[in-house]
Parts: sequence; structure tokens; C-alpha cells
Amino acid sequence: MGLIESIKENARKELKTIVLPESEDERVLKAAQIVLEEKTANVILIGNEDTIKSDAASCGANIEGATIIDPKSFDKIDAYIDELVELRKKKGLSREEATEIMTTEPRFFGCMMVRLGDADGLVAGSNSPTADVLRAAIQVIKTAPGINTVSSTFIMETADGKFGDNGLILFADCAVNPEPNAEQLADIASATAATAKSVVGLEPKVAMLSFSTMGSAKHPLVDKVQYACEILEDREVDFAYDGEMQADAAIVEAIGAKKAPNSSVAGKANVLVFPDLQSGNIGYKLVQRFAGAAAHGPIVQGLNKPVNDLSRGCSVEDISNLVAITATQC
Ligand SMILES: CC(C)(COP(=O)(O)OP(=O)(O)OC[C@H]1O[C@@H](n2cnc3c(N)ncnc32)[C@H](O)[C@@H]1OP(=O)(O)O)[C@@H](O)C(=O)NCCC(=O)NCCS
Ligand SMILES: CC(=O)OP(=O)(O)O
Repeated sequence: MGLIESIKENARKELKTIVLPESEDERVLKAAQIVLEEKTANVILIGNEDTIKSDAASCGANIEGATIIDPKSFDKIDAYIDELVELRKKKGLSREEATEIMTTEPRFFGCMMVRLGDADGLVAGSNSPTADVLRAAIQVIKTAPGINTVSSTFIMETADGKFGDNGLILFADCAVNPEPNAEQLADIASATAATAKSVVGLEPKVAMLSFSTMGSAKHPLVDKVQYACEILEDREVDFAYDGEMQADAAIVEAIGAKKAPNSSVAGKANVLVFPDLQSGNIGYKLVQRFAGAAAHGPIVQGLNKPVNDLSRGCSVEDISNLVAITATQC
């Protein structure tokens, strides 16, 4: 059974409720139909009921069974507004401003549903930049206890099975931290190793990527990746990692053996940690488009409850798959 099929099977075992705030996007309505048909989650759509039903009819999506909630007539809206005022009181958010946010910004409203237990998880981002989804999630859901860095990973599924574990390989961070420092790179490595285990069922082998392998180049940017490896060593993490190394040394056995002969990760990596967001975001999109890989995510790591993002270029199937993944994280 493939990864997504087994995730869907797990999701069906205990049905969770996932909020889809971007009901104005017809891909979301079509994905809601798939999720309901496949019974991988209960679905909450946010917006005006008449508008959503008419949009669904226009695009041929059968959303029967989805719950539709309009923040403007929601019976708990006052409690939601109070909670946002409390959460943002150090930032001086007024009740008037909180009311505006809760009634006009569905991503914030959806995150509040998750925070207050009226839903289990949220998927958004097909119709908004990642930063908008992340701000709502970080401000409302907050980080999990003991976590300093929210980050993200894509589960890349390549067709020919040559790289990673039978074609499965996680890329991080491709969506959140523009210029991670060494501490944050180490945090990203740990969070992604945990996702590899918990979501994909892989024993993580983490390669800390650079344009240098084991000191072959000298540059402050290389030093940063080496320092991140030292931090992982100091933290005595419980997963295999190595670096710094180039992408070919990380994933091609013969090149790993030549460039990093003493490494237990080189040539076998199933988690790639990119040195910054430019390389990570460009890297995942090139593999997705050139290699025809499925890119599941970005799965957001380090939040107190599951909220996952999408690329605006996502397909209907990407959305329904990510809903199933989110349901298994609840
Ligand atoms: C994630 C991101 C939105 C945060 O933006 P920001 O401008 O720092 O957000 P804010 O200043 O509003 O910060 C909100 C809060 O989140 C915290 N925060 C920001 N990034 C964080 C992170 N990675 N981990 C933990 N907390 C974070 C801030 O400290 C702040 O906390 P506070 O409200 O208690 O002061 C920003 O880093 C970003 O835009 N990243 C790139 C997203 C992107 O464009 N991706 C490419 C396409 S996928
Ligand atoms: C993850 C990502 O790159 O999102 P988008 O394509 O929407 O910018």
C-alpha cells in the first residue's frame, strides 16, 4: 500500500474534524467532496452558507455532509473574540480589532476553532500566501511546549523509488524560516526527523545540506551548517544525521561513498535539511516539477495543534491528501 493510502486508512479509524477556511476556492470544495466520500475526516467550511452552496453547485462539487459555519452568525463568536483579545493583549489588540479579524479573516477564525476544540485541525493556503496561514497559526494556536522554532517539511514522493526510502524523502524547511541560524537549523532537523517517524513511519537519516561536503569548501555559510551539526551533537539527539554535505552526496550512494566515506547518512539520506528558505523552496518546486514528484505539504511543525499549509499551485488531490495527513496528526 502506498503512503497516502495507508495514511487515509489510519485517518478513517477515528474520524477527526478538519477546518477548510478557503471555501471561496473551488479546489477546496472539490477536495471537501473527496474527503467526505473517502471518509477520511469531517469537514467544516467557513463562509456564507448560500454563497458556498451556490459556488459548490457551479463547480459540480457535492459538499453534502460538510458543516458550514459563518463567523458573522456563529453563536460562540463573542467567546472567540474574547480569546483573541486575551491572546494579543500584550500587542494592544482592541476588542474592535479582534472583532474585525474574527469576522473577516477565516484563517484566524478557523485557527480559533482548533484552539478552542471546536475542530481538530486546519488546512489552508490554496488561496493565500503561506505567511498569512502561518501568522494566524502562530498567533492563535501558538508553539507546542518547549518548541522555539515553527518550521515545515514537504514529504516528497518520487515515482521511480530511486532516492530516500523507496522514493520517499522529506525536504525541510521549504516554507517558514527565511534565514535560519544554526540553532534554528538544528531545530528544523529535529522537528523533521520527528515528522519522518510519526507521519511517514521512516527511521530518519538526516543530511544537513550545503554546497560543501565535509569541509570541501570554506565559507561562513558552510560554517553555519557545520555549527548546526555540532548543536545536534551537543543535544545528543536520537536520530542519525550528518553534514555538512552536498545534495548528491546525500542521496547517491556512490557519490556519498566518495565524498563522505565515513558517513552513515551520506548516500542514504531520507531527510534533507536545506540551509535556508531560498534553496529549500526552490529545491522542492524543481523536484516536484522536473521529476513529477508528489509534494505533500508544507506540513507545519512545532505548533500546539495541527495546521497545515498548501502551495497556491496545489491540485484538488493535494488538498484532500493533506486533509488526511492532518487528520492523522490530531
Ligand atoms: C513565518 C512568518 C510569516 C512570520 O512572520 P513575522 O513577520 O515574523 O510574523 P510576526 O512578526 O507577525 O510574528 C508573529 C509571531 O510569531 C513569532 N514567530 C515568527 N516566526 C516564527 C517561527 N518560525 N517560529 C516560532 N515563532 C515565530 C514571532 O516571534 C511573533 O511572536 P509574538 O507575536 O509573540 O511577538 C515569516 O517568517 C514569513 O513570512 N516566512 C516566509 C513565508 C513564506 O513566504 N514562505 C515561502 C512560500 S511557502
Ligand atoms: C509552499 C509554497 O511555496 O507556497 P506558495 O507556492 O503558495 O508560495
